[in-house]
Amino acid sequence: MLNVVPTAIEAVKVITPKSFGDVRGLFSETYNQQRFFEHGITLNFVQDNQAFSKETGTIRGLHFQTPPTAQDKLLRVLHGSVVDVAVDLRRSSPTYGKWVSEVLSAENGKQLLVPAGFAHGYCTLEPDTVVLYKVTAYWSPKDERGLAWDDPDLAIDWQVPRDKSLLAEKDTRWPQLKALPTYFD
Ligand SMILES: Cc1cn([C@H]2C[C@H](O)[C@@H](COP(=O)(O)OP(=O)(O)O[C@H]3O[C@@H](C)C(=O)[C@@H](O)[C@H]3O)O2)c(=O)[nH]c1=O
Repeated sequence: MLNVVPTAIEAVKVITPKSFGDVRGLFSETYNQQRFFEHGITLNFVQDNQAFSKETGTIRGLHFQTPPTAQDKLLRVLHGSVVDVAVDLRRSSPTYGKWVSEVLSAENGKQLLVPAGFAHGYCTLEPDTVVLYKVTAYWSPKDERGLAWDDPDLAIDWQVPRDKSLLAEKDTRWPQLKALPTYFD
């Protein structure tokens, strides 16, 4: 009913709920707390966020909230597609500073679980893309931080040409990883 596959960074998981098709179309349980618990994902989601991006190449990120409001995020796409990226910021992790990515689309129904301790961002691969995600802590503007999307030490492949990318002004000013304080042990 629920397919859970770890990425190259174990804590980041690709989750695919079973989809039932019939003459009308499709049905799937996009979140079922009991099934997630059966897979050891015992998170308490408290807020859902939805973001619509008009243009292909819209990059949002890389974002995170610091403790005590650090957020686990469970992302999926309702329309269009994105490349979704998680960067490990856990200092004692063997994969500190490494990133993983996964293409999430309305069609593939994949979800990405990005735990607290990671910076998160995505780039739209189609116009009119809608991303929906659950988070385990409420929005806390004072705890919001970011990491430079174009940090050369990360060299994230956003899958769209750099000159086609569209960012909010605030996302052009985040520090690079080497200048980032330690927020997560
Ligand atoms: C994140 C957030 C924003 N807002 C408001 C603030 C602002 O006026 C408007 C847009 O906010 P932002 O520019 O921060 O939206 P956005 O850049 O899409 O922020 C999101 O990016 C992705 C990559 C994440 O991982 C999320 O955690 C979140 O940081 O929505 C809320 O009301 N609640 C929230 O939880």
